[in-house]
Amino acid sequence: MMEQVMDVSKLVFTKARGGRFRWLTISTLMLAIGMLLHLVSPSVAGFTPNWMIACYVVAILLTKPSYKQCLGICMVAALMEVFTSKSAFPYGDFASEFFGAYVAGFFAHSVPPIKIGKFSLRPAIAGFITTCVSGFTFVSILTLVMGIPMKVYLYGMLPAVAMVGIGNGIITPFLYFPALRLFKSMHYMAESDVEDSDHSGLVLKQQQEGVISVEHLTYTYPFSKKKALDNVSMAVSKGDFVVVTGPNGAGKTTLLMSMAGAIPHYYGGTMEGMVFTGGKAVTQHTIADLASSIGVILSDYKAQIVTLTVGEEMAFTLENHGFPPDEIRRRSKEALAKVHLDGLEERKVSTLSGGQCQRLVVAAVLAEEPEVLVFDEPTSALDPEGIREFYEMVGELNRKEGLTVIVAEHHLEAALPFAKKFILMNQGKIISQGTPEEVMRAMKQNHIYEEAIPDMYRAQLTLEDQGISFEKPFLNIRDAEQSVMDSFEKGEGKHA
Ligand SMILES: Nc1ncnc2c1ncn2[C@@H]1O[C@H](COP(=O)(O)OP(=O)(O)OP(=O)(O)O)[C@@H](O)[C@H]1O
Repeated sequence: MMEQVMDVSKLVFTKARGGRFRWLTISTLMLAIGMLLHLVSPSVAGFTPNWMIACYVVAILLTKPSYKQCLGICMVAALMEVFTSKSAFPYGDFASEFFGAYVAGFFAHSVPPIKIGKFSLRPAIAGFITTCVSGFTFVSILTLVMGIPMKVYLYGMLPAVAMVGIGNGIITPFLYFPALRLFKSMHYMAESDVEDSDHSGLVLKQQQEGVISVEHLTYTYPFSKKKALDNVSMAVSKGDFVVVTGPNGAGKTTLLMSMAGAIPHYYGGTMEGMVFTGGKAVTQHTIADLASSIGVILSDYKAQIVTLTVGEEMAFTLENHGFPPDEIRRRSKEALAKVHLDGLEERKVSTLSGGQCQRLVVAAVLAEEPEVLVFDEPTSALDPEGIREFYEMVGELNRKEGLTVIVAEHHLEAALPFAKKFILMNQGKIISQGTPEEVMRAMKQNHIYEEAIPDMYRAQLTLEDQGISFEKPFLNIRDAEQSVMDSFEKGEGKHA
């Protein structure tokens, strides 16, 4: 039965950073260290610790990979052992490390860190037991294959396995704690022993209407003490055109990334509250799942291009989703037409202008048919003409295709004719949200990011300070001209 959670504002989700390939990086490093130690290690009283086992135990305890991944790590360890083994039957390592993988995985997943003060005994115990199980398997197979007498097995080999086990029980913590410190300092590890959260068993109910609903979201990046978002709540309705603005470091990108699930899944960190995208709680879905509802175009959009030609770029993601060729052709054609790049399938990406590259990325995202398009500072690398063209294209997608658009933007003037809603952020908080006019007034009143208010509207606010009011806000040049003309016709403007 699923557990019901009514109040998502109290919900906490923690995740170590960049999770997906951390286990691979750390285990590769640990196995390399294990191999070096194995080659140079002297034996003590005839016994050599098994460095490879100690090192894979450390890697598995540190990264908690799935059991399948544990097996992968241990099979690589076994292969390395086979190449360097002096044993009469080195292939026994594949069998012994098979069991070793599951024992180490069991310690990582199911055995709590048994602590004496701040010191965890788990590495020592895991090192000892994994080595004993692996060693027992190895010598048993060796005995069977080589026909070794039972006496030798019982009184020679098994005690030797126990001795190596004890040795590994001693060396494993000596490898584990420095490795933990090292990988923490490289930001590969979470700061504490806090497990990655799992929300799969919860029923999470969206409290606000909207295709995106951010509910009491507080978020801290890994290894940061400062909240990047602080109790942020907002909702985006279908068909909205929302512009998120605010000074550098206000939290705009962080907010956008939380809508796409990159926070918490890619960045890790600690998240309180919840974000619902297309009705899905982001902590319960992968970034790939959420991509069917939301498409993200990064500020460094060129980094999103992975192929050489326009046609290949369009097909790339669709092929990965397993769409048949006909469907890929249909979606590509439609999406390219929407961004006015139709007929350019054969063009090399390197021959496209900056603006065209951006359109290509938008088309590739559109081909996945999301409901929401998110742009992080899309105009930062464009010239004024490029900025105008960009907003005309996005305005058309919003108006004609009914796409919901969310843009993090510093250039408010260009976005103003299209935006239905503005959101002002500062220091991780939403300071004001509403119509562009309401928000720009709040910017002036609170002296937050005043310099971003378009000159035209700033002129209106200055004139209002002088006691002159206007019928229509100066949101575009035509309205401004009309308002001024009306004021002249009525005298020198309406005095407040
Ligand atoms: N990967 C990260 N790790 C730690 N802190 C981060 C990370 N990315 C951003 N921050 C911090 O989070 C806060 C919000 O940053 P964010 O990039 O969301 O702001 P922004 O409003 O998009 O700024 P800009 O307009 O400069 O892009 C800042 O204090 C920033 O230093």
